[in-house]
Amino acid sequence: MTQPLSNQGAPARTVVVAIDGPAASGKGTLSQRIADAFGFAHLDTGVLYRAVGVSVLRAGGDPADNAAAAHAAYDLHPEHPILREVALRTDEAAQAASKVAAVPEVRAALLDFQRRFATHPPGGAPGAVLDGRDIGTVVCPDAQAKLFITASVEVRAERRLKELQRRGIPAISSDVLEDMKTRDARDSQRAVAPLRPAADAFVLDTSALDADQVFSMAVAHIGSKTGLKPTA
Ligand SMILES: Nc1ncnc2c1ncn2[C@@H]1O[C@H](COP(=O)(O)OP(=O)(O)O)[C@@H](O)[C@H]1O
Ligand SMILES: Nc1ccn([C@@H]2O[C@H](COP(=O)(O)OP(=O)(O)O)[C@@H](O)[C@H]2O)c(=O)n1
Repeated sequence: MTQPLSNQGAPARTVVVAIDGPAASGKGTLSQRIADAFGFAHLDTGVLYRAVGVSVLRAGGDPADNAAAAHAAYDLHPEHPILREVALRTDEAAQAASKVAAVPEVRAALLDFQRRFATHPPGGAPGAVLDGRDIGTVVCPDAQAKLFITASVEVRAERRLKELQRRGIPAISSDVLEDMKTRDARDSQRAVAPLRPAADAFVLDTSALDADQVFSMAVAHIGSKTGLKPTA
């Protein structure tokens, strides 16, 4: 992935919040709220892997093919229109993402952009929130605050089903549950940057918590690690 020029000149030391967890655990929802509350920039790193997966499919390739996946990852850049497509939200895109994400060259190609976003957040923001699978363990191991957001697979599948229905994307409940289980297994068992909490992460099971409760607990944790309070 080529580098953007737009976020150069930001302060050398920014606050980084790493939010990891399995599919549909609520990472994105929480990350955006944290970013808004603290005035930080937010990067949903899953979108990068989804874009690579969909690019390979559109080129008629197999997302598990290392060469095809690596080629698509090197071609991706931050202004690429595919990053804003609703097609990235489908189960097909999620499965393709999880396959390309197991290819070491793909992870390497996307690493510099993610790290640069953390150290030089766009718009000169004083901090960055990155969400994904390996932010606290690989991308930003020095992040000041790390959260690992999880929930039972049934709760997560139900949340994702409702989300897809809201977006007008056709989905079948049993397929969504199967997708979660397959991706959980693939993401946790891959050799490179597997899904797991960092040793110093705050692990939060949100199965019985609503988004407001999760947000409050996350704000308290970030405050305890950084001394910061929400500004909005
Ligand atoms: N604590 C929560 N309780 C209920 N629904 C939630 C909660 N957090 C997020 N959601 C909903 O679940 C769905 C998946 O959340 P999202 O933030 O996209 O997860 P992720 O980024 O981990 O895939 C969204 O529709 C979101 O509104
Ligand atoms: N930092 C990241 C982010 C996503 N991914 C991969 O990309 C896929 C899609 O990620 P996502 O965050 O968009 O998925 P959801 O949690 O939204 O379902 C995951 O299943 C992972 O295989 C990754 O390997 N590392």
